[in-house]
Formats: sequence, structure tokens, C-alpha cells
Amino acid sequence: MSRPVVISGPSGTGKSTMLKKLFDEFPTTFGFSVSSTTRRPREGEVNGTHYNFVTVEQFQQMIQDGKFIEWAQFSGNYYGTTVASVKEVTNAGKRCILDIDMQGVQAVKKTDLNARFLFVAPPSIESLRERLTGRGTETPESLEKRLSAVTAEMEYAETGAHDKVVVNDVLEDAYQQMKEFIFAE
Ligand SMILES: Nc1ncnc2c1ncn2[C@@H]1O[C@H](COP(=O)(O)OP(=O)(O)OP(=O)(O)O)[C@@H](O)[C@H]1O
Repeated sequence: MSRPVVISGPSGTGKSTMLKKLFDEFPTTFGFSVSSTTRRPREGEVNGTHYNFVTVEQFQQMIQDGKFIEWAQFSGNYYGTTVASVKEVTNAGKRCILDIDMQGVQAVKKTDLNARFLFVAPPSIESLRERLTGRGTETPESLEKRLSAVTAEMEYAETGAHDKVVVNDVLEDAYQQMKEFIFAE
């Protein structure tokens, strides 16, 4: 059974880009943990596949019981990832990758998931700004918000909290390093 791999790094550093390459190259190797939510299922959504749909009471009980790695509330609904949902992926013989932020990393470290941690660093803060601007997804406000979280992420990485740090300068090189790390165990 492979250990879950946690990928983190500042917004815009290229995590999604690298993960997309990985899933394209290995379409059947990886599995995704199913999130829990209190929002109503949409047309065609299957309980246990798209989400684990639960009631607010159930969700709150799960919080109290410490079932979640992380959870949050968006527009009136709860969303979260349970430790059990990650274990289900690995028990099914798939490799599980979690793409989460620093708080998520700290939370995973408190569980018994025995995960491995990869940090994707930008070549520089200036390059992050360029990438996020180039992605065309940010307003000036959301850009500044994302950039203001960068320092904390970088300082946390400097404490040695991760098993490996990959600098995403030349995408192909960074991708090869990420792949090596992921398949090392
Ligand atoms: N090595 C690279 N060189 C130049 N541009 C890159 C590189 N890697 C990714 N990019 C570009 O940078 C932008 C941000 O990348 P991406 O969306 O993958 O970041 P992310 O870390 O997943 O961000 P978020 O945490 O906000 O989801 C994208 O437009 C992507 O095409």
C-alpha cells in the first residue's frame, strides 16, 4: 500500500499544471479522496462517488469526532476531507495525492496517514506574480491575497517540514523531480 503524498506550495507555483501532466501520463495509477459535504446533490451526482452527502448534524458530529483532515464552510455549506476517505483510496490499491495548503499539511501531520510531503517552490516571488497574472484568473484583490500567503508558506518550508522541495523553474525538470519523489515508494 502506497503512502499518501501531500503536495503543497504557494498559489501559482504550478501544482495543478504538474499534477495534470502526472494524471495524463498515468491515468489509472492515482485515486482521489471523496469529500464530504452538506450541500444537496446536483443532478447526476452519486453519493460516495462525487461526494459523501451528509446532513449538517452528521457533519458537525464528524467534526467533533475528529474525522476531518480539514473542513471549511462555503456559501452556507460544509465541505471537508476525512482521514477515512484517504485511506479508502490507498486500500483500493491506488496512490492518493492531496493538493493542500500549509494548514492542511499541518493537519495531515496530526493524523495517522503516514503521508510524504512535497513542496513546490517558485523560482522567485516575482515569477509567481507573473504566472498568476498570466493565468488570467485573478482580480487585483485576489492576486494580492494569494501573494500575501506566500511568505508564510515559504517560511514553513524552510523549517524542513517537507520531505522534498522542488523548484518549478523549468516545468519539465520540476515534473521529473516530482515524479521521482512520488514513485520512490
Ligand atoms: N515552470 C513554469 N514556467 C512558467 N509558467 C508556469 C510553470 N508552471 C506553471 N506555470 C503557469 O503558472 C500558472 C499557475 O500555475 P498553476 O495554476 O498550476 O498553479 P497552482 O500552484 O496550482 O496554483 P493554485 O494553488 O492557485 O491552484 C499557470 O498559468 C501555469 O500555466
